[in-house]
This record gives sequence, C-alpha cells and structure tokens, in this order.
Amino acid sequence: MWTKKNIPDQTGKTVIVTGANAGIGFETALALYEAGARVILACRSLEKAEEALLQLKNLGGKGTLETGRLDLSSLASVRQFAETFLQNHPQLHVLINNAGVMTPPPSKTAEGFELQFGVNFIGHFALTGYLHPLLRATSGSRIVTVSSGAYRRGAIDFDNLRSEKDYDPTREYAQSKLADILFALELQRRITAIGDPVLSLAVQPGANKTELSRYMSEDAFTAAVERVGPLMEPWQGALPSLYAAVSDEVRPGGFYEPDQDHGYRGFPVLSTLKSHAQDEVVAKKLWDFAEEATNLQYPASFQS
Ligand SMILES: NC(=O)c1ccc[n+]([C@@H]2O[C@H](COP(=O)([O-])OP(=O)(O)OC[C@H]3O[C@@H](n4cnc5c(N)ncnc54)[C@H](O)[C@@H]3O)[C@@H](O)[C@H]2O)c1
Repeated sequence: MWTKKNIPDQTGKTVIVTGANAGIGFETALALYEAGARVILACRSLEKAEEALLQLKNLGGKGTLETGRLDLSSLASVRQFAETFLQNHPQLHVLINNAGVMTPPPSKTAEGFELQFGVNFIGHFALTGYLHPLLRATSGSRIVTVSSGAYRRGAIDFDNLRSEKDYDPTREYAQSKLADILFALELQRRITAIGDPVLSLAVQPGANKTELSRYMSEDAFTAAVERVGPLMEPWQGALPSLYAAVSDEVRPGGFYEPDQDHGYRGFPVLSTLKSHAQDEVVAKKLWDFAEEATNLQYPASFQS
C-alpha cells in the first residue's frame, strides 16, 4: 500500500501547492515539507497562508516553506503571483493545482466567470500557462491537477461557459471538475507533441472531511455521506496528489484516484476515466475557450 512514507527525499525540489492553507492542500504541503521540498503555500489569503506556515513549522519538516498570495478568482492576481514566483525561483519541479470551491451561492470571478468554473478551472489554466516556461526548463517537472469524482456527472455546456443559463451549483461544480481533467489530458497531449518531458497528471481524492462542503445544507451533506460512505481524513485525500507528484511509476496524462476496489478509499491507483473525460474534441474546444478567456497560449511552440 502506497502511503506518504513512500515519498522519496524531496530535497532540492520546489513545489507550489494552491489552496495549501486547508484540507487536502495543507496535508499535501505537509508531506512534501516533511520530505525536504521547498513548498510554496499559494493561498487566497496571505494571513491564512502565514498561519498555515506556522502550523506546518510546528508539525516539523526538513524542507523550507514560503507563502504567496494567489486568488484564483482574479486573473490579475494569478499573473501577479506567477510573476513574483518567476522572479524569485530558478526552478519549479511540481505545480499542484489543488485549490477549489464547491457549490457556493451565485458568485462571479473578476472576469465574470461563474466562481467554480473560474477558480477550479480558468484560474488554474492561467497559472499553469504563466509557469509553463519554468516547468519546461526544470528537469523532471510535473503538473498535478486535482479534480473530483463529480467529473463523472459533469458535462461541458459550451452554451453556458459565461453563465448564460440559470445557476445550478452542483452542475457547475461537476462541469468545473470535468474541465480540470480535460485540461490535464489535453495539456499532456500538447506537451508530448512538442517533445517535452514535462508530465501532466489528474487526480481525484475521494470523499474527505474538509471545509469544501461549507456551502452544502445539512440534508444534502447527510445524503452525500450516505451515498459515498464514511468520509476519509484529509491526509488520505492528499495521497493521490502526492503519488502523482513524486512517484516514478506515473504514466503521462494518467488519472489517479483512491482504489475503487477498496470503495475509493486508501491508496492511489492509475484509473480509467469515463469516456466523456477522454473526449479530445471537447478538450480541444475547451482549451481554445480558455486560451481566449485568459489571453494565454501555451505550450509556446505548440502548433494546433
Ligand atoms: N474534500 C473532498 O471530499 C473532495 C472530493 C473531491 C475533490 N476535492 C477537491 O480537492 C481540492 C481541495 O479541496 P479540500 O477538500 O481540501 O477543500 P477545502 O475547502 O478544505 O480547501 C480548498 C482550498 O482552496 C482554496 N481556495 C478556494 N477558493 C480560492 C481562490 N479563489 N483562490 C485561491 N484559493 C482558493 C481555499 O482557500 C482552501 O485553501 C479541491 O480542488 C476539491 O475540489 C475534494
């Protein structure tokens, strides 16, 4: 069984974890810090990032910790974070696109996207794009994008990417998490096409006790727990991200999730995605949309 004890020494590696101040992101950052990495806690609130840094230091690790302000609901903030990072770091070994929001009241990003689509997908698309040149220049680098089992119920509604229709929070969450997977796989195809060794992987953490459910009603939360069974601890939810971030066994464009044979609990395994998440036509169309929305085109030498 793969656990965080299997993480090889990460001394000399630089890792960014988005949404590292809470839940799965915090546990992901902790494990990599323990293993010796330089971990950048990229958080919406700098104050919360500093609090998390102190908590992590108290827990102990042989790596180093830094904080950065990153609000994924604003492309200006994403750009500012990336520019500051690029000025101060010669390498980036792992980018973990972990931050997320689920079923909030109707709200929009600075650019007018529905919050879940904007934060979970568009913000991470932009962040990855800004950091991509440094990832390319760093040997053995990888990008890990955290999706959700909710992708299975998701569909990309190209007539509603700018919230043209009524807001349905659950549908929007599932769409954003499907978008994360389509993005990770399309990115790998584009990276491979230009002959780069960078890896792009997608993961889903299973059902974990975190603050992600803060906007769910008690009834909806109870029904969800009845459906999926007892929730796992956040450290368990971090295992697929950690496996994808450090394992030598990962497959380019692979999707990792807690083992289905064990009820989506415990150790991470390579898993087969449902066919709609492997749809290359939809992925390309979504990529085109994201490029236009963010004004970013990458990989730089890729010709579609
Ligand atoms: N907890 C689960 O059961 C579960 C299941 C499937 C997928 N996930 C995914 O795991 C990831 C981590 O979620 P979690 O369960 O730890 O939830 P969480 O609510 O505990 O943590 C989410 C993190 O994302 C950050 N975040 C939210 N909006 C942001 C923004 N605009 N800019 C920057 N950061 C922002 C939060 O501040 C927090 O640090 C998410 O992508 C989520 O969709 C979680």
